[in-house]
Amino acid sequence: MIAQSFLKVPASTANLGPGFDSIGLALNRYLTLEITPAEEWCFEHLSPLLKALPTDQNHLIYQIAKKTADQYGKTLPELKIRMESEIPLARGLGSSAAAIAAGIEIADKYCGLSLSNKEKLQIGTKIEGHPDNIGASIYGGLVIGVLVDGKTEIVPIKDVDLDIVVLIPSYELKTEDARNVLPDSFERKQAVAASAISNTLIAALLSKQYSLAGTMMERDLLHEPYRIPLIKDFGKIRKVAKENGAFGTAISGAGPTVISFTEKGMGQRLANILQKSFPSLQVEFLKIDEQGIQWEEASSLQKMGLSEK
Ligand SMILES: Nc1ncnc2c1ncn2[C@@H]1O[C@H](COP(=O)(O)OP(=O)(O)OP(=O)(O)O)[C@@H](O)[C@H]1O
Ligand SMILES: N[C@@H](CCO)C(=O)O
Repeated sequence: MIAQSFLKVPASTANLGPGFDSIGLALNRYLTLEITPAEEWCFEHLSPLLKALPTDQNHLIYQIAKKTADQYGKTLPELKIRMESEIPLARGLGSSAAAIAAGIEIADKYCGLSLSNKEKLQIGTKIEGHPDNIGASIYGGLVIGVLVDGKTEIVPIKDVDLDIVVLIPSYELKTEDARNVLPDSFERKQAVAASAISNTLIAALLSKQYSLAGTMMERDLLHEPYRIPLIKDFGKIRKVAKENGAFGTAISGAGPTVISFTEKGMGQRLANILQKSFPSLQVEFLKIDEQGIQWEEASSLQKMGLSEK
């Protein structure tokens, strides 16, 4: 039996505007877990933002770990999980995908499954319904992917040179609620334009034409037009960000967090300006996480915010 272990999972932002359900980017805010063999499954939440979560087998992480173990005909051992998180729940920063990635990873390690990243992604994408957040949490960096005919494909990209600023409101917006406002179908003209905009966004990101990428980021036709009314001050934030050097601003995932991309080295400046302009929002300067989900050494416990008991 594996003794104690430590797991660190990055947050993520999805869509980047027009890459609906397809593009994800890992961010340097983390869910961290201390996992110890125990008499029975239980969870201890160290961060106030996790306090409302269940502490027993109703916990999402247990359910995903169990489902993954069952899928491979293995018995999941009893574990105690102490957890801390910098990823606010239901804000569009991939908290559920990080938890799902953690559940799959725990089953992989403690049931000796030896799954590849592609296999973990396939399991996670089937649960999430799209590979954007889960792909970013597993691989790190930028990911572009698709779930089609039950199969997930993903392309991880590592060299995106951008600073990121997020504006996090105090209210939650459940992904399910933000998906319920979307239309069931689109006219051909709109679908063709949306696809062209998304293709151009990707080409611009890959060729480091960040100004063009920012312009495309603000032209989504698939979800933002329907979700913007759910997000207070979205138009004002986009305008102030643009006036102060942002390449582009979009809804992060399903919202309500708003995300701006700016030139490397300019993130803190933009964050300071946006914080002054929107004092009711929590404005943070973030960077891209390039590692994805990682098992950590015990010596990094303090760094992870977990301390031994
Ligand atoms: N660390 C966690 N442990 C257990 N459950 C979690 C954890 N993080 C999130 N969840 C569950 O996921 C829910 C939030 O999922 P939801 O998809 O609505 O938002 P999100 O993943 O934060 O946002 P988005 O998918 O737009 O990035 C929480 O209300 C909670 O039930
Ligand atoms: N692509 C997803 C991300 C949130 O899970 C959405 O926008 O609904």
